Amino acid sequence: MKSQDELKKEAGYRAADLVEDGMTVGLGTGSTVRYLLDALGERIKKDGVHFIGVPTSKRTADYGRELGMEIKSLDDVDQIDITIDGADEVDPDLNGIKGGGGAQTWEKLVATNSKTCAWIVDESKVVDQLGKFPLPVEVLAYGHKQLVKRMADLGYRPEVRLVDGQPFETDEGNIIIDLHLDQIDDPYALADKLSNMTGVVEHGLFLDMTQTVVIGGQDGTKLMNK
Ligand SMILES: O=C(CO)[C@H](O)[C@H](O)COP(=O)(O)O
Repeated sequence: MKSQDELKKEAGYRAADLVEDGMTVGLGTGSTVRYLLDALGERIKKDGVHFIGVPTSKRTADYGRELGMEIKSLDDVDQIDITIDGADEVDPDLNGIKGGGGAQTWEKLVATNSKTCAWIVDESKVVDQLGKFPLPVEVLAYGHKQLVKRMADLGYRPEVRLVDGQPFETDEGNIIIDLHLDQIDDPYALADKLSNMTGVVEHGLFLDMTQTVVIGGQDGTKLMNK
């Protein structure tokens, strides 16, 4: 039986084939994406493939540069051909939860400016209904305690994400509130509600944003297409 990490690696390496010479590529964030970056780094060295990488976090930018990639900010490119990113949960409609690594704001910005998107996941992330994975919401630090109270009143079971006892800080200097919802019956209604809450920067519901999911599984790597 392969480990979750091996399945992530297989998905990441398979998705590297989606990148063609000359493309501008949105580069996601997380442990699965790290394997994608490794695979792309190998293609750069072995085949001389050249592409422009648009990172969704400082971590990805740093690692991409280390591997010899040309890295540009979203503001310095005209368009992105494909974005490849990880996900925390994916449902049968290819809607998903992202932000386990706290990078969902840049991830959504890069994704919405891409011609096409692909997610790379191991099979444990494929679910019938979204919501078991706590939904990450990036919020401004100022006033976040009031926001936590409002979210609690709405029954969202919010929890400020901590690292070593201190609030986790995003690349934009914001805070993440994880919502322990267990199940999300209407992701579109919830997305609207969260987007309209003052203080919310971006939530981790990614709806109608990806066309392909590359799934690393025990029986091999499979593709789900919209
Ligand atoms: O959304 C993300 C980061 O904000 C990641 O893509 C998501 O959390 C999956 O991460 P991993 O590949 O490490 O399981």
